[in-house]
Amino acid sequence: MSDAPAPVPPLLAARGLCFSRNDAAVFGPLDFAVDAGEALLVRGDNGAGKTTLLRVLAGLLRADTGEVDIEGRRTGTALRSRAIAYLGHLPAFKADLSALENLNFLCGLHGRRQERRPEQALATVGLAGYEDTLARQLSAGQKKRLSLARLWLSPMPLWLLDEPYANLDLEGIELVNRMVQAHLDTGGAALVTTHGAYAAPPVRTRELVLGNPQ
Ligand SMILES: Nc1ncnc2c1ncn2[C@@H]1O[C@H](COP(=O)(O)OP(=O)(O)OP(=O)(O)O)[C@@H](O)[C@H]1O
Repeated sequence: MSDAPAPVPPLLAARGLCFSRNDAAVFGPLDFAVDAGEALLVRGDNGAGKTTLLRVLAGLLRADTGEVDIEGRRTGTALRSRAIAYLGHLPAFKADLSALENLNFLCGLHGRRQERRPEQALATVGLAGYEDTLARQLSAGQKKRLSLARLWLSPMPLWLLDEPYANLDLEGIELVNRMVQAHLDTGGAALVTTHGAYAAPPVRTRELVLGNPQ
């Protein structure tokens, strides 16, 4: 009998993943894996399928075929939506709740890292002083920062970030990069979509390029 430790499975592994709309392929078949401590940069032109892929992985859309394992376990869409932190294009906040109320509400729904508190999260993303500001009164960049505060609080090891740099100023772009780096350093993983036009994450251990399926 061997004493070798069992190999650690990737945090996320996808095999043969295909998605189509109205019988037209959007992407696939795709095979890729992301280990703890790695970022996967998902690149592609407008309409290439980056958002669709992240929504499939987050369990918001159902793939036509293929399998997704998280930490070596096969996961269906319902389980995935509870194992992944997803930062989408549009902020998912309640317009008439304050920034702090929104974070408290979302932490109540999805949990949070025990050692991190919503007030701290707002300060981390540069929103100290905006605790009582209604979400609808925040600018687009401030809303993105509030989404980042939610991400910073999330206990999930796997982050799916759809165009995380959109609407952010240079300091905000650096904030995203610092957050991703810190997340990877503590054993997390991240998939990040970008057109590649103006920003890329600090660590780019793997890259997946989507294009027009043949
Ligand atoms: N709700 C929808 N209904 C029908 N088709 C859609 C829908 N959402 C996206 N599509 C189509 O699916 C394809 C992939 O779109 P997707 O949003 O995933 O691309 P993307 O790579 O994220 O693009 P972008 O860089 O512009 O954000 C596109 O051809 C788009 O027109």
